[in-house]
Amino acid sequence: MQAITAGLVLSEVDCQSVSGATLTVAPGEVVGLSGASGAGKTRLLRAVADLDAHGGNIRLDGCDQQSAPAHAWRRRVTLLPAEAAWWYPRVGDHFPEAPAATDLQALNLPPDLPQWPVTRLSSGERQRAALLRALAHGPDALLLDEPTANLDAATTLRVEAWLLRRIRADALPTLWVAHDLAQIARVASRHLRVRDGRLEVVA
Ligand SMILES: Nc1ncnc2c1ncn2[C@@H]1O[C@H](COP(=O)(O)OP(=O)(O)OP(=O)(O)O)[C@@H](O)[C@H]1O
Repeated sequence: MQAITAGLVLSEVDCQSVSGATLTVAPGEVVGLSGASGAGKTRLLRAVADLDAHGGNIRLDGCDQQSAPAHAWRRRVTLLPAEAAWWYPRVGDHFPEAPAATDLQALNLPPDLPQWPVTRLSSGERQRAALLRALAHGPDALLLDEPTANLDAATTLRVEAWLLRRIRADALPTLWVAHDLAQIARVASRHLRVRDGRLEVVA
């Protein structure tokens, strides 16, 4: 059998809360990940991003995580945590170049957002700005931890549409954690659940 070389491939990954996680996410595919609070979803994403110690094998487009320097892997495999950190005072200083007006508009963010101090951002604005920032750095795979948790229903749908366009255009294999199962049904081609320390197929 020919080895799969494209996409994000997890083989028997063991981390703090999950054992034997095996999964392939194709380029441009979204796999939804659900599970009870504390089940281990974030821990699994952190292992895939090489932020936590773990066992097993993780590859991206044939490149083995263990053979890549951690900082290089994390630049390619971007984890968007539920609460992203901001380290410069101004929003725009976190972007390699000014965000496109069309992206700001698609995310219902103001055109002068780059000039805003980070402290001015509401939690929902902060979450959308973090998404924009994550994509601005040109990742090769995305790990999204409840990316719309702070958003109202209408904005959630806007963000989902924008994210799906970007994921497909850039062929990003994506793991998308959500508690909202209706969201997983909307955005993901497959749905997996973390339960009792294992990854199980829901749909
Ligand atoms: N640094 C840590 N040291 C020890 N245990 C931890 C650490 N961080 C998280 N845990 C524990 O690991 C388990 C899984 O946590 P995780 O954050 O992955 O859950 P989750 O499924 O993402 O939950 P939620 O839906 O509430 O965000 C929890 O019981 C949590 O308390």
